[in-house]
Amino acid sequence: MSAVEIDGLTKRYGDVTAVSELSLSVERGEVFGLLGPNGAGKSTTINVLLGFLDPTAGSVRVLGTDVTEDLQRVKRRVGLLPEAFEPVPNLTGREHVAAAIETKGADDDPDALLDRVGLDPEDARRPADDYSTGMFQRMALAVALVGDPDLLVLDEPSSGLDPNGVQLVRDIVREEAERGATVLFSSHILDEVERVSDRVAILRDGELAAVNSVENLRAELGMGSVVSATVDAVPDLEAVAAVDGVTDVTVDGPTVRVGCATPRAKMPALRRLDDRATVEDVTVEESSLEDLFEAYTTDRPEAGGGDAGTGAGKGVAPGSAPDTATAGGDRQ
Ligand SMILES: Nc1ncnc2c1ncn2[C@@H]1O[C@H](COP(=O)(O)OP(=O)(O)OP(=O)(O)O)[C@@H](O)[C@H]1O
Repeated sequence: MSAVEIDGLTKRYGDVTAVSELSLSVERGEVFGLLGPNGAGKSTTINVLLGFLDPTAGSVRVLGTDVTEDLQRVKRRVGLLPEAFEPVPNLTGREHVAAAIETKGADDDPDALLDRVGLDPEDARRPADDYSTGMFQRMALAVALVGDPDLLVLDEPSSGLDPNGVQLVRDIVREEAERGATVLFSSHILDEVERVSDRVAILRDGELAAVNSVENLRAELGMGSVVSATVDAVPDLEAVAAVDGVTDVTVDGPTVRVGCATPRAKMPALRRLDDRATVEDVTVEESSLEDLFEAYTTDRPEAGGGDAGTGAGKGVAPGSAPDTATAGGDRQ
């Protein structure tokens, strides 16, 4: 059984269609990233999942339960870090966490939870309405962790956090997944998503643009990697360019850059180069998730990909290989 099953979900606010015919499932134990630019529909999707909004059409099941049928059952088993957490006036951080423990009927130690999210004990005893954004976010994360939820839903968990806080979120996501929880989170911090997610869904204008592992999405777009090799003398490069999966070969001084659409192309290309010249140094640059994200969320002729190495997006990572020469070894 999936942890989250979204089937044909549409959500409209008056004339605005925030989510359109979205179908998606998140497996149990998965760390799943919901990605998309502002207004793509991430928060709306999360809010429908947790029963804060009714779907206009379609259905949503969370941990096997239809949220429109038994919301309380869902809420008991889900931990949520919402996009906007409203503090209760004058309540301290510790009291917020204690209240969540009581509401859920859990037996957590509030101080242990606050310690886990790195909220200073003195701050925990101050009213939460005086907190900085980062302190507040840590407290909200502690609230989400109450009761060891089966599903942890984190809406932009790193917003307002300093680099230590971002690392903390990453560690907590990993720890929760190791405990067996499913983690669904939305983020703009693409690097964060890439490091912790098993799979990601990319939303664009309320529609699902892609869902896959980051690695497979890269392969789908032909946004593989660039192997840069420094050689003693640049040879004829036609044989390197002919390797299956090599998208282009460029030369910059003593450096030969080979764009590879698939991981499997890297070694054969390098071997062919090494057969023809002495390779003195090698680096490999993977295309960043930024490139990937941009490819799926801005207009391009064939959004959605296709076979590796075909269609729009074919080529090496933007900006990583200057177009100084083409296969054949011409120097400029
Ligand atoms: N209460 C509302 N009333 C009307 N339109 C809304 C409402 N909430 C969201 N929208 C619209 O629905 C669309 C999706 O918004 P949503 O907040 O779900 O996107 P998001 O991907 O979470 O964006 P962000 O990253 O900026 O939080 C946007 O066009 C937004 O303006």
